[in-house]
Amino acid sequence: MNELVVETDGLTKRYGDRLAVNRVSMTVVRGEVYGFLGPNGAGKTTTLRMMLGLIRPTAGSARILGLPAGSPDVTARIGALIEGPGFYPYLSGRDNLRTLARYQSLPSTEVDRVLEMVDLTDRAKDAFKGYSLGMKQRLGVAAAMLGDPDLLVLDEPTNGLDPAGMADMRALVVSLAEAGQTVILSSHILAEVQEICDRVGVINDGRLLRESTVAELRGGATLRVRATPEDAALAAVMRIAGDEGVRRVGDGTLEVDLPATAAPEVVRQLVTDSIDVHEVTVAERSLEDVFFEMTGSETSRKKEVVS
Ligand SMILES: Nc1ncnc2c1ncn2[C@@H]1O[C@H](COP(=O)(O)OP(=O)(O)OP(=O)(O)O)[C@@H](O)[C@H]1O
Repeated sequence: MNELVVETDGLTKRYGDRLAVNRVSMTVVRGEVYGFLGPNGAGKTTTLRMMLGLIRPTAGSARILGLPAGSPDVTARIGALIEGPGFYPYLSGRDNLRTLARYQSLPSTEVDRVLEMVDLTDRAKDAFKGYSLGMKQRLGVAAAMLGDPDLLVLDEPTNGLDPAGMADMRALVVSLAEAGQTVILSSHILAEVQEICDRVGVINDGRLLRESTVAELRGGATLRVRATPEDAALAAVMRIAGDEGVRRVGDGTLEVDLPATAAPEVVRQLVTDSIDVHEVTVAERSLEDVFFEMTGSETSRKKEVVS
């Protein structure tokens, strides 16, 4: 059975006359990596802060593990990296974690476990201030993983990292997911979400526009057919895909709303009609295309949705 780790119902946060989060109802299932995707200012951090019980909703509710967000039993079962980790600069990575572990009455073996998990064991004796940004973020994830939480919340964990640091962070999230960890990861980077998330919630202007698997969001692939004469090819393909299912996209190519599995049938029809087939390819829509369609491309592009 799919156990709901997070369930929000009409979650809303108003700051003055600004609706930062507007009736967001979302679910996160145990064991999945949930991508919370949206441009800057969309309402991601505000939603996550309400889930963590750090701020109160204006309306609606969030339940974590079946309990109201913010209740002490729940807080202890969530690990979060939100708006950058705070550590003592002169203490080593290990001593920083030991301090946190002591607060939570956890044994030092737990510190070793999480250091190993984020691949920082070799550098654990070094002072935090000497760490690269990527290492600092990984230590933040290690801190969040102390006590083996049911839910790990990562708010823009790759923000500000160089490409190598980003790749390390993605690999870390994938390895945690493989170990069964439930993760919510917010991001404005589409490629990142596409690469590592099972399901995605798309948020813009405080509203959740869609919640679905990455595959569903991208929709079916389309076929691109280049055949001559084009008019005859258009008529032939329309007999399979319907009048609305075929478009001319210029340079003699037709775009057809059919999945890759329909390619042989399309080719057969064209050949039967004595049409010359030059090329049939499968074009998948990227998550990026879908996102721009949903959020209104130009305003989103200006907000630098894509990195
Ligand atoms: N404490 C606050 N007081 C007033 N307005 C706020 C506050 N926190 C957030 N907002 C506003 O609410 C909206 C959503 O902000 P939020 O930080 O949740 O977005 P975000 O999707 O996390 O963006 P980013 O990727 O930039 O962090 C923004 O318009 C922001 O200016």
